[in-house]
Amino acid sequence: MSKFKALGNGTRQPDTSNLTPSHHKFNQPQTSIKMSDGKKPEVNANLIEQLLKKLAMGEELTEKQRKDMKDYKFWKTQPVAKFDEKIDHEGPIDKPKTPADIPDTPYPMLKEFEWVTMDLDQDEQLSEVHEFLHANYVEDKDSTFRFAYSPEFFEWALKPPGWKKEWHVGVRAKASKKLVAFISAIPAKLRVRSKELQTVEINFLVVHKQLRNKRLAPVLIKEITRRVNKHDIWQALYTAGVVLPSPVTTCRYTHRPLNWPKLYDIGFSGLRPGETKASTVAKYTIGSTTKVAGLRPMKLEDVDEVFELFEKFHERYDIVQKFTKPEFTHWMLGDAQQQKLDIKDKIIVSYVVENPETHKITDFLSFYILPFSVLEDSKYDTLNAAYLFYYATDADFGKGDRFSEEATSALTKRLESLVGDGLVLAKNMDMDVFNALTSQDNVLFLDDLKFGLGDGFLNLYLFNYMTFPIKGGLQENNEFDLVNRSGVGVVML
Ligand SMILES: CCCCCCCCCCCCCC(=O)SCCNC(=O)CCNC(=O)[C@H](O)C(C)(C)COP(=O)(O)OP(=O)(O)OC[C@H]1O[C@@H](n2cnc3c(N)ncnc32)[C@H](O)[C@@H]1OP(=O)(O)O
Repeated sequence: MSKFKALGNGTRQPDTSNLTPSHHKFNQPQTSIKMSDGKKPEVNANLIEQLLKKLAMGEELTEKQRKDMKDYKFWKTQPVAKFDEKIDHEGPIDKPKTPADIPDTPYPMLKEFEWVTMDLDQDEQLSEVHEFLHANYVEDKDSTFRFAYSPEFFEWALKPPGWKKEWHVGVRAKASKKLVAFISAIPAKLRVRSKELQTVEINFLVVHKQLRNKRLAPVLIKEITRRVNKHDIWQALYTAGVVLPSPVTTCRYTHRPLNWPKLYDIGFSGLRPGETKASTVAKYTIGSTTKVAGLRPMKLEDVDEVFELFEKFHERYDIVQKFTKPEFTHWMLGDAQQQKLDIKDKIIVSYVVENPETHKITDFLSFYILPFSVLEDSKYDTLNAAYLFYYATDADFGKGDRFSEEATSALTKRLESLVGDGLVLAKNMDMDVFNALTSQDNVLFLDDLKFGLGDGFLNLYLFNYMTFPIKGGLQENNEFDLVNRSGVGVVML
């Protein structure tokens, strides 16, 4: 995961930072956030922009770009699609294996370090992982912002039903016992077009800042692969801001300012040409009351009905997570402790629309809360961000094809009001910004609800599974793709 959730400046400039010829940039963040004047950094912008578009659209890469790609010393040895690979079928890449074919012992580790399995049921170890990520996880290249995951967030993100302790893999320095690297897997069943796959989602790969570029990441990846394979699971889903061989799709981050003056103060947002601070504040002002009749927090008792609505709604996408009901409950409502919390303290916020007359649930919307630490700012230390998570609605059911005029218009209208109310709820929770990707059917409402394109892209990958490209919600010119929208239904943290 979670890669750098681009910190946009509200301008429609493509990010170029991960597309320079040097792969050494790949541990750099995806964005340059100090672009509030809308100017691009000094690079060969045209060339890079073209490359960016090609990558974003999953187009075949040119000879020159292919050469660069060959330098993936680790990734070229792994069962992933090559950039220039002609895909003629969907399915596993490796020949079938069994857990007995997989070594029982961990990969060799440098002698100064040792493998550990982190026990996240122990508060101390949960805090340790939290503190380690807090200090070393994804930040922007100017070290202005860093994800501020909380221990509660990890409880939710790393312990869904079926989680396994041995999939929370750490590396410690032998002498000091300090944690220096981490990677995690959680179980997830996926549907990729018509096929269902038992996979894991890989997330929170991190190496201590002082141990970067020492080829530790490939060892972590091989070790988590071994531990997952031992459970007879051979495919994985992961996302990254960096470009690796080969994205199944690329989505883009968009940001809806809720507290624009603060975003401006800390350098997250800039002024667009021709706009003043006052006009920008006015543009982003939203009310404090929701408008959709029957909107209310989702309760445990709603799970059966929402689950049914969700499954039906999700049939439209090419790649989705096939939740079991307990998983669905976990992801949408959190654990028993989360469910008891006051809304302002929640990590995952889910609402439903209950028709006031029929009492039928017609819509569902969720977002999660993940703040950023604002590093070295005298006025603010936290940027409060909400991320659009899952939604479902019956608005276009029975209106023919998802792309028909009637279905599109009904869905657009409904999502605008539903997500519009989501913005109000988030604002009332003191969020400064609401982030969304161009996945799902999001492009239908992003413009109208004043989400601005961010600088960052998110690439989605499948390990050991060949697929035809999936639409990510962007056209070649980087505008929202209102015609094809996106085939991505799965949301990763
Ligand atoms: C069936 C089960 C399968 C399970 C496994 C499925 C695959 C899971 C894959 C993991 C999904 C993770 C999803 C997330 O969590 S994405 C979040 C990644 N984390 C961060 O960005 C946090 C800050 N950065 C760091 O901690 C380090 O820079 C990391 C750890 C990212 C790399 O450490 P370092 O900078 O010290 O580099 P190195 O010398 O050790 O290694 C260099 C090699 O690593 C390749 N690299 C760099 N970044 C990534 C990346 N984000 N995904 C995959 N590979 C990456 C790179 O191309 C090069 O390979 P190659 O170019 O030579 O080929």
